[in-house]
Amino acid sequence: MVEHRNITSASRLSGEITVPGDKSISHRSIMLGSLAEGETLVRGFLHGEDNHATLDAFRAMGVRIEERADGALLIHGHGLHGLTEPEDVLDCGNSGTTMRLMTGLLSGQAFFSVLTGDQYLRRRPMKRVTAPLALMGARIQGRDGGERAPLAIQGGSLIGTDYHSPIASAQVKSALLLAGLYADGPTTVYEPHLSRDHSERMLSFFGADLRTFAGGVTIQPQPRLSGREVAVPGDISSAAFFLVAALITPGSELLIRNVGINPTRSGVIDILQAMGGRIEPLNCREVSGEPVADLLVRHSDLRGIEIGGDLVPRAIDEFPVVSVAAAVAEGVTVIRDARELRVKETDRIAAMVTELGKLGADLEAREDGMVIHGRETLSGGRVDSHGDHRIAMSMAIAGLRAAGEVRIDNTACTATSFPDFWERLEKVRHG
Ligand SMILES: O=C(O)C1=C[C@@H](OP(=O)(O)O)[C@@H](O)[C@H](O)C1
Ligand SMILES: C=C(OP(=O)(O)O)C(=O)O
Repeated sequence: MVEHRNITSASRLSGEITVPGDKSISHRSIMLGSLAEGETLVRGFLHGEDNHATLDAFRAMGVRIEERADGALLIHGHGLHGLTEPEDVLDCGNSGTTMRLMTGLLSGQAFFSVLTGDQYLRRRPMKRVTAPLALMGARIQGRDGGERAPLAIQGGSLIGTDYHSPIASAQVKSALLLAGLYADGPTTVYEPHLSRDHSERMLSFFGADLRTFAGGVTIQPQPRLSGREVAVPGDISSAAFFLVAALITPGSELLIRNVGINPTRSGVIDILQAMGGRIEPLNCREVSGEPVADLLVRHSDLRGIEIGGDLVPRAIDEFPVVSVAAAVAEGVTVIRDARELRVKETDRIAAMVTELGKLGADLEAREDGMVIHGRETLSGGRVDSHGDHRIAMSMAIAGLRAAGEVRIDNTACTATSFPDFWERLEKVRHG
């Protein structure tokens, strides 16, 4: 496994590129495909480590999932009540989505299961799901009173509930919706800002009785879900690295094909356009209930802006690379309302302030965000990913604008969401 990478500045990026399938949609396709009746074919599935953790968990619960030569998955659904008790602990690896969504799903199964994860995931907060699930009658135990994994779940009957989530989190919302499939009455989740709605879209696509309204979503208990064909679009969170790379590298023009532009995910486009970025969505279409486009991006003179409010959940995973754009933009960028960044794979506010600071960027941490003073160029240096895929890839993009070589340590983590990131970057960069 490659543990470090060296990046030198690029003279420009050009050509066409695709990015791997959407991680969030890939997770959900395995979950719903396994719970559906009949077959589900998943095209464009992301073969990253996080999604493989979900895949392995469902195989361990008896679901037959075939991988075709083209990477597509054929899932032989077991129905809502067809999973079997896993003999061993289910390892969610680095994936918060796997652990939190599965905690909801397993709460409704008539068996016992244990979820664990890697050193980073075992540090992340879980009460945000275990507490509301307990209100539904779930029996879950974990370290620190249910706050940290491993989590032990004795599944059983659940009560429908109305839950007002204090945070805009698709993982919290989705955990409750999946539990709600098994409840004795409707389950409603309210959230302060709309988080990504892939669960709502895919549950409806598989035939669930679900109603969304301003501020929330209600799901009814289900007799059955039906297998479907799912085409997973390219992940906008992966495309974001190439958007910023082209925007900050003079002379660049890049076409990124087949990117999911679901409005609950496209905050990064809005942010970068507000900074003066020239990004044009072309050929907009809908695939398997999700909006998709090709993104044409050209080098632009970026300027600092203020970012907060409901834009934050719409770009939550893109702040590390947005901070790179801000570090070389003209003027000041202020990111607020983004406290959630502190409880991702690592504390992404602290990590970006430390690592970009090593390259001479001028940024300071705030409790709920960052203040970034842009400057013309960055310097070379040695930086670390903190074991976080998005930090590793963001620092690679920063390296494209550095005056000297940037060595990034601890880069194997990019396999979490973007296994061939380095090869795809090489393909479109020049100089
Ligand atoms: O539901 C999902 O697929 C995800 C939701 C987000 O997390 P939160 O729900 O914690 O905001 C996001 O950061 C994560 O990468 C994927
Ligand atoms: C936060 C992320 O994922 P997860 O919560 O699933 O680990 C991410 O991919 O940036």
